[in-house]
Amino acid sequence: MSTPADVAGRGSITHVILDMDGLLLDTEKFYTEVQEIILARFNKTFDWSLKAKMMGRKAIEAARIFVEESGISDSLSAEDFLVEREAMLQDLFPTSELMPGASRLIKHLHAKNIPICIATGTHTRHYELKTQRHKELFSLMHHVVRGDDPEVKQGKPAPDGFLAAARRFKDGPVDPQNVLVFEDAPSGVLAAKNAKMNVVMVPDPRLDISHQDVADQILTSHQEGGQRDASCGCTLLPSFSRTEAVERYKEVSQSVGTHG
Ligand SMILES: O=P(O)(O)OC[C@H](O)CO
Ligand SMILES: [Mg+2]
Repeated sequence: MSTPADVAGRGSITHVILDMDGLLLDTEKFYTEVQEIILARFNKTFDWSLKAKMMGRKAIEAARIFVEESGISDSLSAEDFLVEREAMLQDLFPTSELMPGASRLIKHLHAKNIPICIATGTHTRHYELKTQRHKELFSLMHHVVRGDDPEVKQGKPAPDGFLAAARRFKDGPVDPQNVLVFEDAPSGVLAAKNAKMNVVMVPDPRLDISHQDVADQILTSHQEGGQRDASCGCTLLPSFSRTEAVERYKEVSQSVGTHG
């Protein structure tokens, strides 16, 4: 079993739940790319304030936000947006690559016998496409809770996915206070807090800093010495940062309670 961190007044972190898109897999860029293309048709631009509202959510929930907030709902329904988006995403998802540090994080947790699982808003058919090149690594998960799971009545920021994930561990249900969640999306961080879990946010640096208020701990490229990737122009976390974060999970948990 795990090597729990003793945390005064909070119990111990014994289990870890990982988000997938934008945390383990570099797939958020696909959604961004496709949504930019669709909005360009309406002479509009897709910005990170809209991205922040959509990411992490179930597809139909994100789609409603997209057409309404961008002011195109009279011309394009949420359902038609999903159909149009799907055709492009189907080609992109099989090329999904791991986020920097994701492999080390997963292997580190597995080697330490810390039970790990995924709670993602992604539906099963997309999950299969995104992970098809990474089956060995993803096989280290104890279980995976996807957005179309019958127990996930509401997507993030509702706690359904994280609570279902905590129930399905071998020794489950695991007390939320003993769970550490890793998330990249504002809605996902809120979902973890709504589930009364501890959460480390690994935000894309293009997200507004106001989204960092809710998490118990932030890992940013600034704090962790991130580097600029010339090929995609985005800031990447160095490979050590997530592993180091897990090794510090006692410290992370101790910060819980200071953030309400
Ligand atoms: O970030 P995830 O893994 O919950 O996935 C959510 C959507 O599929 C993409 O925003
Ligand atoms: Mg995510």
